[in-house]
Amino acid sequence: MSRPPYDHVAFIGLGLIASSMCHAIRAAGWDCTITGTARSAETRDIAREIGLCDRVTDSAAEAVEGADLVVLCVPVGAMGGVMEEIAPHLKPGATVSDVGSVKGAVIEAVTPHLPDGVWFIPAHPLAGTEHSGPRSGFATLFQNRWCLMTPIEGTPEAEVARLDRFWTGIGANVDMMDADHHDLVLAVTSHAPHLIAYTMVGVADDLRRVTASEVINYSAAGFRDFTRIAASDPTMWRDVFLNNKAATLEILGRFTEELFALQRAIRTGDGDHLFDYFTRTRDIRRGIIDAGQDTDAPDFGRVGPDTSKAAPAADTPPAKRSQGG
Ligand SMILES: NC(=O)C1=CN([C@@H]2O[C@H](COP(=O)(O)OP(=O)(O)OC[C@H]3O[C@@H](n4cnc5c(N)ncnc54)[C@H](O)[C@@H]3O)[C@@H](O)[C@H]2O)C=CC1
Ligand SMILES: O=C(O)C(=O)Cc1ccc(O)cc1
Repeated sequence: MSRPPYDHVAFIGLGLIASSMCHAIRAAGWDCTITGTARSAETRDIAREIGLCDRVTDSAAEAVEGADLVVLCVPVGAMGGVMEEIAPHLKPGATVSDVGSVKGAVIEAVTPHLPDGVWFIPAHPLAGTEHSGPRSGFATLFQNRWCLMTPIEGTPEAEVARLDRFWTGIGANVDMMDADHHDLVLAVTSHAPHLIAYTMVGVADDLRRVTASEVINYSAAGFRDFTRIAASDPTMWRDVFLNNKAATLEILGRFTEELFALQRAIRTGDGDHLFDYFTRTRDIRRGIIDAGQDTDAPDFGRVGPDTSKAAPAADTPPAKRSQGG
């Protein structure tokens, strides 16, 4: 059994990300204590029933007692309130981290409550699914995925390196980034695309001349992907948009300008515009494949550790389900 970066890890919120981290810690073979809590009694009961943690507590205060690493795994709008609640109960020298999809607003909400001698090191694993709840996690979720850390000035390098070791140990590739830049990058690569998916599924639903069964039966791959994404947790995504307003609105502004230009090209029959645009976008996709960054594509060499042998049945994503909260 290898030595864990932290002897005691506590999770606040026991949904997809926290439950995947619990499974991944176990799969890493670390001898460390895991405690956890969730807001709803139903989630805590499920977590106890499936043995997610060594101990599931009824309060956040109890969960963090004695923990070396506390990971906030709640929607981004709830991070500040949770930090305020746990602050008096944190062990001196502990690290608090989070997994939120937005970094700037989370840092702003959390740091005012940070006690002296406790470090807050924000992190964001770029890995997930449309499922949520304590049953939805799986050990391999972070394999070969990036985890972006956005450390705050003044945090000891050794503590940042320790959290880096934690994420690397559960399969992720770690990169460091400034929080504002993270939020802009994610607005482009994740937040705006999710909003577009939500919109497209809403448009299909509104269109009375196309029936729901036609949409279901004749969905080509693009729309199917949109429906998968649009099935993501509404609370989580409401909070993402409300907490990454500026960057998301900037990207959506640019998106609508380009969309109008494409709309005009279709109306005026400007085939060259369409062809040139689609050629440019195809090159971007090829660049992603060449860099080995599309983990779903069959034809590339992946970055990071080889995980091809590491997937016993219990570690693979569970079938479609969503529960708890
Ligand atoms: N789902 C995804 O694909 C990804 C999510 N994230 C981030 O991870 C965090 C957690 O997301 P998931 O695990 O997917 O969510 P989830 O919905 O599966 O679990 C959320 C947990 O937070 C608890 N919770 C909700 N509101 C709360 C509140 N006000 N106070 C205390 N606890 C509360 C729920 O009881 C539940 O245990 C979010 O901040 C999200 O932005 C990051 C990467 C991917
Ligand atoms: O399921 C998908 O397609 C995702 O995009 C998962 C995801 C959702 C939110 C994040 O902050 C990171 C990853």
